[in-house]
Amino acid sequence: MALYTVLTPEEIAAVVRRFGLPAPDRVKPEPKGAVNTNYHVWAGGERYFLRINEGKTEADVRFEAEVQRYLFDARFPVPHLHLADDGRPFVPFAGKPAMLFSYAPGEEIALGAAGPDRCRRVGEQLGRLHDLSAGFTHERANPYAVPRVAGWIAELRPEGDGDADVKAALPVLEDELARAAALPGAPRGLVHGDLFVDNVLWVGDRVSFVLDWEMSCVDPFAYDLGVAVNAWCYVHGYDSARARALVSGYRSKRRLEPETVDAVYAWARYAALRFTASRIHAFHRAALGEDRLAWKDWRRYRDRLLALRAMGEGGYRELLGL
Ligand SMILES: Nc1ncnc2c1ncn2[C@@H]1O[C@H](COP(=O)(O)OP(=O)(O)O)[C@@H](O)[C@H]1O
Ligand SMILES: N[C@@H](CCOP(=O)(O)O)C(=O)O
Repeated sequence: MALYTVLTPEEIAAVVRRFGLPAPDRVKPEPKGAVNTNYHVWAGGERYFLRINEGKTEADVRFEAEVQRYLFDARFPVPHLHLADDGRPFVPFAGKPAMLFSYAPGEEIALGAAGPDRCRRVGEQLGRLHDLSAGFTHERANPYAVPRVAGWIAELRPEGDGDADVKAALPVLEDELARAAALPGAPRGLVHGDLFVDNVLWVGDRVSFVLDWEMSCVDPFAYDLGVAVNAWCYVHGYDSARARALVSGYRSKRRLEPETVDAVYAWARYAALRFTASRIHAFHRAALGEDRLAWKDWRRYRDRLLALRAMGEGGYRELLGL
């Protein structure tokens, strides 16, 4: 589990008091997630989700709060973000911004259960998000753009940080990094940036919530599409029925511009590189032991990268039916 900051019950009570809540009846750490420290909190007859943001600036948190507010007002399925007693969307705790969300009911599904029908629903949400982006006025560059990924890869040279699998993958990572220096420009707007299976909750076959907007930023829509196809449409290999359903769901909510179609293969490769590198980084560099940080297998993203390289742009367009 990711539990970077351990809070006592008294500390949690002090934080939630600033959000106008009484002392919690119950608190439970959330074992999933790799980036932040998260707690489920029951207080005043309601359930909440408390996130202690790790490694974030106030600007990062304020941007995410604007995204949450804009989408909530647009009735996009995001959990409600609560404001503190001073009107800020966070309360500082030990120098880290703590945010309080309403609990989002719904069930996470396994990747294996995310067949074409679910992928279509995910594509609909992504298309709707990108459509709504036209009215969103805040700016944030992608914090996971090429320079950050380049820094992570540099840490692995020349020996893969002592990991033989990483060492063997380094030439491919370096090659992809060099390609990423020339990513194509394409229509941009608000993107989620992390539309993985564990960030979507379901009630029956309907999406109940889209979670975890901390990686949201303004970047090409092609990047978000690439992230989503990588996440939802690869099981033992890429699955064309899933990918086509996702694209068709997207198109039912928003026109897919030709410039995005032209750019999506390159951005999907970048997305696969970025998550391969961030997973290696998280595992190799985290100060936490395995008991407090879930192992997300970076090799599953290396495999996507290799598959994308092997299929080429023509194969990717065929996969997506574009
Ligand atoms: N508002 C919420 N209500 C209920 N569960 C949530 C909420 N936000 C996140 N979660 C749960 O917590 C898990 C970890 O959250 P996540 O945001 O992915 O962690 P991290 O901040 O480390 O990336 C999610 O997979 C989801 O199951
Ligand atoms: N979704 C990414 C990285 C972040 O994971 P999260 O569970 O903390 O949102 C991955 O799976 O690598």
